[in-house]
Amino acid sequence: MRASQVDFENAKNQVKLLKKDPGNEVKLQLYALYKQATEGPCKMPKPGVFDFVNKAKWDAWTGLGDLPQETARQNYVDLVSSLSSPESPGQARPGAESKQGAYETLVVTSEDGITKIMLNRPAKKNAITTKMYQELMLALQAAGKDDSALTVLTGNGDYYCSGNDLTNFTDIPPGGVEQKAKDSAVLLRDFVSCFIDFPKPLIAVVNGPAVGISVTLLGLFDAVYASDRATFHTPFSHLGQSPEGCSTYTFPKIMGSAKAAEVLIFGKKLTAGEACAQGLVTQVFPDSTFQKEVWARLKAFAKLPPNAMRASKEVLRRGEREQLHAANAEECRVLQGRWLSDECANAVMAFLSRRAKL
Ligand SMILES: CCCC/C=C\CC(=O)SCCNC(=O)CCNC(=O)[C@H](O)C(C)(C)COP(=O)(O)OP(=O)(O)OC[C@H]1O[C@@H](n2cnc3c(N)ncnc32)[C@H](O)[C@@H]1OP(=O)(O)O
Repeated sequence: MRASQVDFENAKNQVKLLKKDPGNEVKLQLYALYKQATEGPCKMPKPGVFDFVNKAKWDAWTGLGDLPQETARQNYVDLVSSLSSPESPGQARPGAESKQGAYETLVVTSEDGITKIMLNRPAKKNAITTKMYQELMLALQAAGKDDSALTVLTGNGDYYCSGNDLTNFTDIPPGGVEQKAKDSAVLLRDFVSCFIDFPKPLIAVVNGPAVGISVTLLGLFDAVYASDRATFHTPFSHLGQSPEGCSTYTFPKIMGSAKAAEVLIFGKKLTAGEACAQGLVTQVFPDSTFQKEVWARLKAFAKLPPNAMRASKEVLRRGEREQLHAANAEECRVLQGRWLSDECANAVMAFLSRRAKL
């Protein structure tokens, strides 16, 4: 899954041939990835606040941070490939099959026996909106049934994922905040269930920092490969919230209860090396060779007999599935109450009014 210069040039030409306007958000991502791939990180001065177009372009480009040029090139090729519709097969990169067209927040591609689901809101550090939760559930359901041997989750840009999008809390339905908390608990429970029940090997390619739910879910993956730039942070208490993603079950099992408490109650941020030493991460790679080394390994895994891998996963996970669903239900019940607390409301308001960051 490494794009050559020729793939990149082809993708550049395919963009000009797209039959359907992909919309402004996607065009900004294409612009940002192209600039990052060809010039590296953005060094341009920030445009004035009323220079809307150039400010939007600058935001998209700087949102990619220090993303390596090679990764930007790959992501550009993947994004163009994902925009190809079945009616215009000539637009697709040879060998890379787009699984979507319909996703707004993800890029999903299949190649070499691997379905790659990439979170695609780099300017927002891949924070998970309600739409993205829904699209991830659809993408996982499809990947569980497709003919690929492995499924990979990764992020576009300099972050793997910054967790739940905190603006989700501002969209209050007519039923008020109680209804919002109830709906969110149902959504979260369904979302986490998709990971508990995922039938084939699921691998996280953690390309940069991970926050909140994107960290807790890692306990449900079969392998976690991380760049040495990645960090792992679950600031639930800081946010007036409590753990989810089955981490109350998986983290004590993985790292022991004392280490799990430091991470889940006190919000200790782990480096990639620490997360690996504690068993949350399978292996850490230098950022400069991360993509190359990880994808070479995944391609080799994908050649193993797929039914044997599914059967091995099933037998490994079967014994704990019931406990995982119970932990998920209990975590969602507790969180529903937390979301209605003043502690949570104050923390979210502080972030939204730009008074607080992690
Ligand atoms: C169904 C509900 C389930 C609930 C389950 C999950 C719980 C969790 O996941 S808790 C974790 C929630 N996440 C956070 O608290 C992270 C908040 N973000 C930050 O602290 C910082 O943005 C971060 C440290 C991640 C990055 O800092 P910087 O490198 O300085 O970048 P910026 O802050 O300038 O971010 C760029 C851009 O992205 C927006 N952003 C980043 N993260 C989030 C987020 N989680 N929610 C919403 N928006 C986010 C940030 O606001 C910036 O936007 P603009 O200002 O418009 O450029």
